[in-house]
Amino acid sequence: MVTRVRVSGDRAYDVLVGRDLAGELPSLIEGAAQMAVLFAAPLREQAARVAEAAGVPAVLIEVPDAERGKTVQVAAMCWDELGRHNFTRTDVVVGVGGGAVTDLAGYVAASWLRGVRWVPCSTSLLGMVDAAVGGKTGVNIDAGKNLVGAFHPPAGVLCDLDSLRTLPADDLLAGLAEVIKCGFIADPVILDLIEGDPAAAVDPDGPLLRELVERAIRVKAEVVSVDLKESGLREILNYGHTLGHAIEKREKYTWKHGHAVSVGLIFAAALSHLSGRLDGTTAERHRAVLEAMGLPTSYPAEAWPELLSAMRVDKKARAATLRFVVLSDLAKPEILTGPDDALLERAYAEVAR
Ligand SMILES: NC(=O)c1ccc[n+]([C@@H]2O[C@H](COP(=O)([O-])OP(=O)(O)OC[C@H]3O[C@@H](n4cnc5c(N)ncnc54)[C@H](O)[C@@H]3O)[C@@H](O)[C@H]2O)c1
Ligand SMILES: O=C(O)C(=O)C[C@@H](O)[C@H](O)[C@H](O)COP(=O)(O)O
Ligand SMILES: [Zn+2]
Repeated sequence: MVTRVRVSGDRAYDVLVGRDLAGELPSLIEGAAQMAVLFAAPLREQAARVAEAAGVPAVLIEVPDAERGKTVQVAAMCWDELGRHNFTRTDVVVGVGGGAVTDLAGYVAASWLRGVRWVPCSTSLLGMVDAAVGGKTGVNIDAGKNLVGAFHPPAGVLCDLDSLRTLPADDLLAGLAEVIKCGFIADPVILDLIEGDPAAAVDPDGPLLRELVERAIRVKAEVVSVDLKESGLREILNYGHTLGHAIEKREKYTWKHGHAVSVGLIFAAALSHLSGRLDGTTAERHRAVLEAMGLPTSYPAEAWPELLSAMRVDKKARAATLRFVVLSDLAKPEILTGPDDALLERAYAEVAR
């Protein structure tokens, strides 16, 4: 059974969730004379299968794995390959992999000839529920996470649940952090389901993980359908990310994104509570559910000055004013603008303990 979640807007597309989805690719690349398939080593076989299923010649481009591939230098290498093969505006870029590869592939597609079609074939949990949906593409630079990129919606998204069987357990958990984020900002049933059966939530063959994937995709699809370019509502998807991205930068992008977001969620919950918005029980629920799943919830105390300075290049900041997504209740996100440093430090104490 294939589930289709519609992302509407100027350039509408479907997110397909199911098993053995390679056969869906030809209809998404109709009219292309060739396609480029970007992938990292762990997905070499899957990339070859996708290339075979497409029905047009494929240029396979292997990129460094994980965040090491999400750089301007790697994007430039991909542009050179597209140039060498005379890629025109009807040709297509496909990313086979987790969020790092699909963010890169989307950015290569957004920038090549000022924008060609692209299709993420998402193979990680985080990619399926988040990175592949919504058209945010980009790369990291030394100054910060995802600071260079473009909004460039895909032609369609393939989420083949069979991929999750080979995904390392730690990466599955990292993806669950974004699913839990969706539970807090929009769909609390997600939290009830995970708390009710934590083991089933990470079983790639069971029905619960599929339900969680579909629920999280629906949360994201509803948001990006009305606010592709993050001029308002879309900011809620950044819950936990202001500190999370600062941690990733401090760790030189060696931490998994979902792990950094997990710590960031604790900070955002503390900020929500200490600023007088969120009740203590709901704030504590963040720690309980993340710890029950084995996700990280703490970070060294001495890192605070560096993290505070890294947060100043967050995309939600306006001039010198920091802005954070906080909650006033379950599924009630709002923006906290310009909290003073003392409040931020008290919230960080909840992470640093
Ligand atoms: N564009 C967006 O809206 C958006 C949203 C959320 C996250 N992101 C980005 O996504 C990235 C994180 O994505 P991620 O968690 O998928 O990490 P990742 O892409 O680094 O993948 C994690 C690891 O799992 C491997 N892997 C992926 N699928 C596999 C499979 N089926 N079998 C075996 N190994 C597999 C990868 O090769 C990698 O080693 C970050 O760069 C983050 O900033 C983007
Ligand atoms: O899609 C969004 O919008 C999000 O904020 C989802 C996040 O989970 C994701 O990590 C995103 O890449 C962060 O975007 P950024 O603009 O803060 O870099
Ligand atoms: Zn994220």
